[in-house]
Amino acid sequence: MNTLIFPTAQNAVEKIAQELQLYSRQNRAVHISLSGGSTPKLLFKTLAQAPYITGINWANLHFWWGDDRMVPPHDPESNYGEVQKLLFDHIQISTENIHRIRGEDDVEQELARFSQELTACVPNQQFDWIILGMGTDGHTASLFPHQTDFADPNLAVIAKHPESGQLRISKTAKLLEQAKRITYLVTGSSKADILREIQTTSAENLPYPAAKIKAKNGITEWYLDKDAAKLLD
Ligand SMILES: O=C1O[C@H](COP(=O)(O)O)[C@@H](O)[C@H](O)[C@H]1O
Repeated sequence: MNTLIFPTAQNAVEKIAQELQLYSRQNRAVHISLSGGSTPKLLFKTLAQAPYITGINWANLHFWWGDDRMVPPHDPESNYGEVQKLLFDHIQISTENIHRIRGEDDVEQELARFSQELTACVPNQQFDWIILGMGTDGHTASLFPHQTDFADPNLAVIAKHPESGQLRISKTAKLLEQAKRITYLVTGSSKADILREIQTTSAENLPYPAAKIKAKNGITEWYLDKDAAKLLD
């Protein structure tokens, strides 16, 4: 497990923000996939402030999501809606650079539309950088334990939250694993037990998508704060 442990969650997101700034200075379109849930909100707030708000060349960054819930953008459950509120509303960025999952639309139609957009816009369907989170149940994006097809050849899939039944669209494991780089951003002591399990047990003996999904030909790393990492060797 390739971990980088930061004293605080703020330190971890600052590192991601600095790296986004470096990516944005490459003279090309860079495809970035954001995670949802509660953990990355601190990142979005940080990016909307100095020095990143002006230091990042937003025109070069293309933003996508690992998953989103089938709810409209104003719903607090919308992963896109949170980024819009915390970041996009505060920066100058073209709508062409924002590749959201349209949670307000019919799920089957949106799956087809989103898959087409991935094919058309991302060279070789290979993301430059995919930032993922992990739930306490070991899910990542909306790929949940015991219901993920790791061999699904599609780019995106319809998923159902195992408890609430909420419909979502998620990138597939195969698409995630094609990335040049995957960074799991995991913070807080509620994730400490599962991180220990992932560190001490081989991924094939675990049901957790977050343990299994790795960049096949790239870098996979875990950015943790010290609360999340407190049980690691
Ligand atoms: O459901 C989700 O949760 C995971 C982790 O969320 P967190 O609230 O524990 O940070 C996230 O990676 C995923 O994108 C999201 O849909």
